[in-house]
Amino acid sequence: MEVKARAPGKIILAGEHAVVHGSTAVAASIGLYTYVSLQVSPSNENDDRLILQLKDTSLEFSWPIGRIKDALSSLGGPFPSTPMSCSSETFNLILAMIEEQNIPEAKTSLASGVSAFLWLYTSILGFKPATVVVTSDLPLGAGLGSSAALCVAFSAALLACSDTVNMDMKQEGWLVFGESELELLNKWAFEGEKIIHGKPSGIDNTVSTYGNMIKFRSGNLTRIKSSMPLKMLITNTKVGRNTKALVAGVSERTLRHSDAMSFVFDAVDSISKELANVIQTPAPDDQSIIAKEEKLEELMEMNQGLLQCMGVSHASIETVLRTTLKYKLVSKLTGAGGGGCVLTLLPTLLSGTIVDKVIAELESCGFQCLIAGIGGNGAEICFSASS
Ligand SMILES: Nc1ncnc2c1ncn2[C@@H]1O[C@H](COP(=O)(O)OP(=O)(O)O)[C@@H](O)[C@H]1O
Ligand SMILES: C[C@@](O)(CCOP(=O)(O)O)CC(=O)O
Ligand SMILES: [Mg+2]
Repeated sequence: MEVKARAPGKIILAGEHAVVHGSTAVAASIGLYTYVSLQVSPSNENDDRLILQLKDTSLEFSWPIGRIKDALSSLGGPFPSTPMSCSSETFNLILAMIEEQNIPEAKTSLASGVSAFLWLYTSILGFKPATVVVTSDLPLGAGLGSSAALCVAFSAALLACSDTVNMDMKQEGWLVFGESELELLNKWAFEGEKIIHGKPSGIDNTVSTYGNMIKFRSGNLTRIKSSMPLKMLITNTKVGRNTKALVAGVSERTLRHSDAMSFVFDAVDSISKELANVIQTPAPDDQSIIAKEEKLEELMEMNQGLLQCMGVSHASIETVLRTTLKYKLVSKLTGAGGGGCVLTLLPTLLSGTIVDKVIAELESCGFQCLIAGIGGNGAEICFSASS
């Protein structure tokens, strides 16, 4: 039996970074997914292995189950129904198992995702031999939440195979978990994100788990229903960056200028709340949609200014802002910044010709543009007889 899981990426419409410090943020899932396929192997005592294939980066890891047991069996896993944090001692044991696999120098940033995998796997499924394959539609490390989608998809596939979650394996097509299972899955995914991000707010794994659009503050989500069509152009500057380092940078700035930064975070909190209200307020006619779009643009512009204040913008992001402004379009970075992706609001009445022109100009700078559906499904799983 093979179980497949998929989990979407996300955009943050307002509030990234500040949300780590307790402010409100607003995020939506996008129609780009990370897929995990998990096939538990029949036991063959001499050669039981856990194999992880990361297709997007052409990497394969293979550990003898005995090696993993030597390192981690004293923790007493599996404990699928009690999400736990990976201690620093355990993290070091996991890192040693990854280092033995000789990741090429250029791909060492992937070690954090592999660590999250080993922690989630052994905690949820224990020491069963299996093959796990990962593929993704998402660019990695670009602000669209690939780390969270990965952790959510891992947790969904693992929980579906564990004894804790009862799913009807005969049902066909993509299946959604029940509310209590979603909560458990989200908690496990958060533990994985902690390994990758250091200090995540939890917004990325939460929106990837539940899908649609959410308002998020201090671990609590409120589901939001948009009353207007929302179309965003996503521009990937292709400048690589690392969320963990950017989040740590904002925390250091906060230590140096705690009073000033607390005003910045308060301002972001107000912007996110107002943005959520604007999105939800009914818009009975075209005029009111236009008025709402103008408010969203102003709020995005203000949020971008505050992200600059936090030190997470980048020359490539500023180029996108300047380029889109030539067409009277407003943009802000999304995710951790420092490069990565930028959102541009595409008003409903904007002509297709202008969209084509702005995309052509952005792509001539070496950026990559995409328009993804906003607010689709969250985590889903699918069972199939293995070939
Ligand atoms: N499909 C994938 N295959 C391998 N690793 C992945 C994948 N998706 C995410 N990762 C892990 O997540 C990291 C990127 O996370 P992060 O810096 O938070 O950026 P973002 O979440 O915005 O994409 C990668 O370096 C890698 O460790
Ligand atoms: C910067 C932050 O707000 C979002 C990070 O998103 P991403 O990993 O860049 O997709 C961090 C967080 O909320 O955990
Ligand atoms: Mg991330």
